[in-house]
Amino acid sequence: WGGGSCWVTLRVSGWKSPLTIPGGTRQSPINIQWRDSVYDPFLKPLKISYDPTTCLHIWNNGYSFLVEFDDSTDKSIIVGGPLENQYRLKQFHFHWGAINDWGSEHTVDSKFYPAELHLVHWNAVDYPSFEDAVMEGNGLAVIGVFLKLGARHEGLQTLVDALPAVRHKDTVIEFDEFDPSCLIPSCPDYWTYAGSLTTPPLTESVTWIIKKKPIEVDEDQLEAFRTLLFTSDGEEERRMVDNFRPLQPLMNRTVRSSFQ
Ligand SMILES: NS(=O)(=O)c1c(F)c(F)c(-n2cc(CC3CCCCC3)nn2)c(F)c1F
Ligand SMILES: [Zn+2]
Repeated sequence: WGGGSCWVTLRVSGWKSPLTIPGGTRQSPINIQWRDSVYDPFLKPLKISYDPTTCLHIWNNGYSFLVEFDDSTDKSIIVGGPLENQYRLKQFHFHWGAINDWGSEHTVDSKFYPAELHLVHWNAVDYPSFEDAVMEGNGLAVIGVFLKLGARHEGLQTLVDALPAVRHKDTVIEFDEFDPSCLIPSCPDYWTYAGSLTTPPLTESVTWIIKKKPIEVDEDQLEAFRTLLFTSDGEEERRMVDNFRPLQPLMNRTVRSSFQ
């Protein structure tokens, strides 16, 4: 990442060792200061079309739990918004806190939400594989959705019911016919900015699309996330909580909004 002198140190619980990103100029997550975001009238509506039959399995990778999709065709894609072309859905996962006061990765006007959903897509038009796209500036597009405490979310409950089966790191169960668009607010408003993965390899390859409106989930559903473990079966148990990266400097970036 260039010879920049700026070093960004990763200091979070959950990761095994401190990581610094030499020369990082577009790291994620960031605080979104609503009044500093710039309305861009040329931003298009984001078009989301997922095919539930591409859903494969849920697994606990020791950082989060993720639902992975068959990304060998263009069956589940997003297009429009700030994107130059279509991007294929690869997986979605969440970040959450030990308590409801924090847990999201991005903040809005320095406010944390109790959790944040990330739907990870990759640019299969320009790159042959996800692993290649992860290394390219326009390789990934991640939709971020905030979760707030409120009414029970019926679509999320299908996921919550499966969590006991993936309690330990490296456990996986088959999961099919799930359409993650039920987890995305119908309000079209979003912010967008150029950033990075918030987990290793932290590459600066993500066009972030952060939905303005949160979805509501109830306390039992958030508590279900907190029953997961960072640790494998047989190891001393460590609850999977606070699996979010700390805020990174905005540097020379502008956050654009699709709304006034
Ligand atoms: N929080 S985030 O920024 O939305 C986010 C992402 F965008 C990701 F792409 C991943 N990701 C990591 C890998 C391992 C690959 C292993 C082979 C080399 C490329 C990474 N698969 N997906 C991820 F874990 C994550 F948390
Ligand atoms: Zn994430």
